[in-house]
Amino acid sequence: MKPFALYHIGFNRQDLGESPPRMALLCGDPERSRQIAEETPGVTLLKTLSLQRGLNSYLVRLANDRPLLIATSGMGGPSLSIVVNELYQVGIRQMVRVGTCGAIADNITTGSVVISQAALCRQGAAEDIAPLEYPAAADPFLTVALVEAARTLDIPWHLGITASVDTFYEGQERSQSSANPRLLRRLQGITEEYRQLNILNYEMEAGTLFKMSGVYGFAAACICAVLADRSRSEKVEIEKKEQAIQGAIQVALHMALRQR
Ligand SMILES: O=P(O)(O)O[C@H]1O[C@H](CO)[C@@H](O)[C@H]1O
Ligand SMILES: O=c1cc[nH]c(=O)[nH]1
Repeated sequence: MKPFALYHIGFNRQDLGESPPRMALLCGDPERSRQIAEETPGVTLLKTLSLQRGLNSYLVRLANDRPLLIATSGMGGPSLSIVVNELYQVGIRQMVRVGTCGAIADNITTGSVVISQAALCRQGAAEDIAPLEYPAAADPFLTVALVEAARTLDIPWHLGITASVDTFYEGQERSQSSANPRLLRRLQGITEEYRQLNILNYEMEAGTLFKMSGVYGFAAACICAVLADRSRSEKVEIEKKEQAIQGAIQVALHMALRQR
């Protein structure tokens, strides 16, 4: 490991150069981070910063010559909280999650994107950061910028409240596709309850990210590609994955290009 690198992310402020980025795109999946950095037209890879622990991070340049950090949060609030803490320490002040999700609202189909204005935060890690009742809200400016980018690119989008939970199976009321078909009573029917509360989608990081942004004082936003349609099935539609993720990536990059 390089000297003085932040322990988990594996790089430090100096590694970001003389004109360091203020914004990071944050993916749960390291392969998505690599794909953005190495295979996306308009993105020039300047440096692979670290591949430590699968928390792949890359310094890139956009077509307007602005630097951007592409980083990996890992899955769930605990991993994300470590990465976000260390990204803040190296000077990142805008963090945009580019993730995947399952649709709860019955008008949302796979292949579209959901932009989160806030999160219902049912996440244990977030309780170490702020009280339960602390708001998990996205930055309004970045959020509107994501919506404008989706509109411009004509990618089907939805804006609303996201449910951020700690587990993919039990917490998202999966029983048929889970090793454990017996759900706790409090989780039986939770998806329909959320639907009635006008919650759009399930994912596993935004709530913790948003609470951290409020407490630390940085701007956060979240866009997720919809891979599962929970009104119809528990399954992730693998055949839609690439196209849906490409949509979310393109929207996030379009937004990043237009930041002042
Ligand atoms: O695709 P990513 O960004 O990892 O996001 C979603 O996918 C994972 C579960 O499959 C969780 O991390 C969830 O939030
Ligand atoms: O259904 C899904 C799909 C992706 N990510 C989630 O957390 N849930």
